[in-house]
Amino acid sequence: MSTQPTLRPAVLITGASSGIGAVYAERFARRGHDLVLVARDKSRLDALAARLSETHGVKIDVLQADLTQPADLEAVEARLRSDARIGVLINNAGMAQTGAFVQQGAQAIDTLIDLNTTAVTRLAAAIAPRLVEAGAGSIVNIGSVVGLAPELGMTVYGATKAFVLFLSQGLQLELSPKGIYVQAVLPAATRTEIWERAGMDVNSLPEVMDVEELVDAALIGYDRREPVTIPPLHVAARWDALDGARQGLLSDIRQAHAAERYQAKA
Ligand SMILES: NC(=O)C1=CN([C@@H]2O[C@H](COP(=O)(O)OP(=O)(O)OC[C@H]3O[C@@H](n4cnc5c(N)ncnc54)[C@H](OP(=O)(O)O)[C@@H]3O)[C@@H](O)[C@H]2O)C=CC1
Ligand SMILES: CC(=O)[C@H](N)C(=O)O
Repeated sequence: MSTQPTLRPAVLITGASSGIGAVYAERFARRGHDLVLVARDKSRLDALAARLSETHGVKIDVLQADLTQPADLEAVEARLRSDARIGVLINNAGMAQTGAFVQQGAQAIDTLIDLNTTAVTRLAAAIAPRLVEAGAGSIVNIGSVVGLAPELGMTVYGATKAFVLFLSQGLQLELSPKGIYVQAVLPAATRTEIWERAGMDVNSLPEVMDVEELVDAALIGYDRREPVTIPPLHVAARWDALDGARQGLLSDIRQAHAAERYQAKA
């Protein structure tokens, strides 16, 4: 790829070989953006790249990477730092978990956290300084409604997605004054391979969104420059109330003395 900036920035999408990432790839290609597609399965990425470049006439590079492997993660970071054409990062690659907390082994926990939080943070950190210097660009992080709801019973997965929301909100506060748009997208159950990969039957779920509908809704939020987009949430005021309550805490949580209920009785 050349290093000349273009009107339509190139888009780097992680987890582009299937599901939500593959639909993002198709939608951005349709909008005329060149792409860099990242995932482990090179043959699927190559096939998608060939189809999209043929259909939409855009230039597509494939970067095979296992984002839980340090050398591969560093290669994607290097690309984000050096390729001035990339102005949009879709931080989408992720995996789910099965089983109760007490059944999860150390390796499974490490892999989940490495992919769902460390890679997301490292890739955002790799591109952000260049975007800040350019005064433009976007970072989209795919979270989950599970990150709002420990009741949904996926404790470590949900914790990684709560991290993604917090990271996105923090980046939005830090980077939006410098011209960078940061979006957190929180899907609920969406029909993709993630369920089968995690050993779960998607057909056993009561409400499942179609993946095209999910991405198209997320892109409406993107075009509106929403900081948080929750496609399955019909009553938008519920999110406003939750976030408003959180902001209401801000004036109260920084105090020099413990609250009266924690003062030792004389
Ligand atoms: N589907 C759903 O119900 C929901 C999904 N999400 C989130 O959406 C995102 C996308 O998931 P979805 O499309 O559903 O699932 P898919 O399983 O279809 O896609 C996951 C993508 O991530 C890639 N990936 C997985 N592991 C790695 C790895 N170690 N290194 C690099 N790439 C990897 C996969 O490609 P490859 O195997 O080729 O590496 C694939 O392209 C995830 O972050 C997920 O948590 C959030 C809420 C609900
Ligand atoms: C993909 C999942 O496993 C999860 N339930 C989610 O909705 O994020």
